[in-house]
Amino acid sequence: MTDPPLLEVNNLTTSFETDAGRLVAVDGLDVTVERGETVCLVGESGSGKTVATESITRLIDEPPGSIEGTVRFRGRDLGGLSESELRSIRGSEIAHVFQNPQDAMNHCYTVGWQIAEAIRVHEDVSRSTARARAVDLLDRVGIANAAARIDDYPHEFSGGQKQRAMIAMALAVEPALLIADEPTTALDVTVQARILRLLDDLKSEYGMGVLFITHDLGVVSEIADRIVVLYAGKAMERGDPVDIFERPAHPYTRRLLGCLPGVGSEYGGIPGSLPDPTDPPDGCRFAPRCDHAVEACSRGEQPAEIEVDPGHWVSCIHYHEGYDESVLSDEGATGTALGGVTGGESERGGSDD
Ligand SMILES: Nc1ncnc2c1ncn2[C@@H]1O[C@H](COP(=O)(O)OP(=O)(O)OP(=O)(O)O)[C@@H](O)[C@H]1O
Ligand code: NI
Repeated sequence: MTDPPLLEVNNLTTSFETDAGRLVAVDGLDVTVERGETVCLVGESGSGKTVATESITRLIDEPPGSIEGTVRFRGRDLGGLSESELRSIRGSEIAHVFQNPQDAMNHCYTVGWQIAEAIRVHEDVSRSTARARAVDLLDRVGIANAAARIDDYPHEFSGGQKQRAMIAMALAVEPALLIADEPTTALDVTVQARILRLLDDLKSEYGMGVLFITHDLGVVSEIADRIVVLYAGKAMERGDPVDIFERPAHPYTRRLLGCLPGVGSEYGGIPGSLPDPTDPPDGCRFAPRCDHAVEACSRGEQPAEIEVDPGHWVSCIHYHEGYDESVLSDEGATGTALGGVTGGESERGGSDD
């Protein structure tokens, strides 16, 4: 019998009761993460990435939030677990690096004590073993002179060092799944590269799975085994990096990539803004901002996802029967450094008139 996926999220829908009405932050999301796999969630600010990841281990307060759909971890339905069962999974089997990690450390205890405690809560090891592992981890996330820094308090760490200490703490328990929400934002590129390498090592060392959120598409192209493109709470496209960067199918993905002067940049700058999440448009969520929208795009539900290549899925009406995907195919990914599927005749240089 094959093992169930590490993480299997089906039809995840998370909403909030707000003064302006029901706000649907994540709407029918499917995501799977296998052992040893990195899945990246990308999408503009407000598209629901943080809410989606915080819904997985039910970190959203209910009420005002409400989480529907199923989340299976190693085949086990997390929705059916009590708060104490969830708490024992969080921070041991599933570790979470939060988008705003500054607040997540307790300033009354030393950094080393907190990391060692995280280890000892989940594993029966001696104080000295836990401490040695904490030193080793701080070293691996690039804290210089880790053996001495371990007895510092969080306020003695810079913002970037705290961020790295949080990553060390998350990894200390050797989680089967790491959920990392913008974990390397604000770190300098060398430090970031070191952490990405560490995550990669842990994937191969013991098969850690990673669900990773970042605005940096350069990072995505480096670390992702698979990518899910979110827009206004809906998955617009999913595939591997070649699918997404070299033959992006959804107009939204193309816009996201086309905004890039080159890989390594952040996306942003698509004209218009996300729809009001308390009153989303009919049809495709992206239709109001889409250059290719036809009247049918603004009717009914978000188009069903269609598999355009094996494992490459897109939610766009133009790929459905009766519509014309050729309106999309002439664009390619010409705006990106990873592009190169334009396939047209190249112009010969040195033309002289
Ligand atoms: N507790 C909450 N109550 C009401 N609305 C919320 C709550 N948390 C998030 N939202 C709304 O849900 C939507 C998705 O937010 P989310 O933080 O998941 O976006 P994101 O993709 O992580 O953005 P960013 O890239 O800026 O981190 C937004 O419209 C946000 O305002
Ligand atoms: Ni976020």
